[in-house]
Amino acid sequence: MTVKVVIAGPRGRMGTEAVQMVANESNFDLVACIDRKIEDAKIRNYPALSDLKVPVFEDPEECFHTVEADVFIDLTVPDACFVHATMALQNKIRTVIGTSGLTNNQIEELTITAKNNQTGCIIAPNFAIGAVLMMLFAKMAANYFPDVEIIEKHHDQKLDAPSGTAVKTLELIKENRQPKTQGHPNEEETMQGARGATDEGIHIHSVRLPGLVAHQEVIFGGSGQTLSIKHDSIDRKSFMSGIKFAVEKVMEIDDLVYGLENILDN
Ligand SMILES: NC(=O)c1ccc[n+]([C@@H]2O[C@H](COP(=O)([O-])OP(=O)(O)OC[C@H]3O[C@@H](n4cnc5c(N)ncnc54)[C@H](O)[C@@H]3O)[C@@H](O)[C@H]2O)c1
Ligand SMILES: O=C(O)C1=N[C@H](C(=O)O)CCC1
Repeated sequence: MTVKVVIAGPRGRMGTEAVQMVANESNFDLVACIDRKIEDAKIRNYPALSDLKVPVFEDPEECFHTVEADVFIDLTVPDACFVHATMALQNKIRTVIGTSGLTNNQIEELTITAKNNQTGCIIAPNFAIGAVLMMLFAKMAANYFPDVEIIEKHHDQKLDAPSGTAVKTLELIKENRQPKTQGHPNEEETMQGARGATDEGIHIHSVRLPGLVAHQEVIFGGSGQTLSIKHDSIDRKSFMSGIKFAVEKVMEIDDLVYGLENILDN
């Protein structure tokens, strides 16, 4: 069976790679793209899109009504993604979300929309298999080490902080970690933000620099020892096998799954 795919954000760093990935897969067929306002002629000036033979829609509703599609992939920005994904699910088009920065409320609403429409949806904070394993190893380590800090590092064009990966890692760690106030009880920041963001006493630090792609280190501390679990994406190609996997998996489910770790084979 050929899976008919729509991609939102085809000119972006991730969208460009995703368009290529879909073009290279014999069982995937790109049938349309969604992009914010831009003339068709201009969009085709983008090298990765010059060979695109598919329509590019500004209006997601028009796209989902006009085009026959099986799977919608969103690689844009959170608010646009929420609108796109809601419309896709309401039109019973299975949805794969790579966009980070959705709020918990938005995720909950999408969960309800997916359920009401019995249409599969996968939200993956990180499509790189190594990053998913890093998160799972961190969850495992949290059984033994309640003291932990997360350092995530991304390119300086990233809009959201902390990263979706860091938020998901925090959630997984909290599932196993015994609540604990970390650090010295009298600890004081003499410069605001020095200790990063905090949730249940766990600190998250976000680094943004040119030259970086996507990196995270989870550091656990115990008596006389530390444990570092680290993952580096040095190329956006690292995300493509995960997107392919999610497109195939979303065809088999009829509700929302948040996190690739929930659908990986053990
Ligand atoms: N899940 C993962 O593994 C993973 C990996 C990398 C990036 N991301 C996330 O994917 C998203 C995109 O990242 P990127 O680096 O490609 O960003 P980018 O800025 O390069 O691309 C975003 C694209 O979205 C488009 N866009 C913005 N507003 C839009 C709208 N209203 N309608 C349609 N299109 C719109 C922009 O034109 C742009 O082309 C981010 O949220 C990022 O955090 C996720
Ligand atoms: O480049 C980005 O932006 C990335 N965002 C994701 C996140 O927020 O966790 C994952 C990797 C790349």
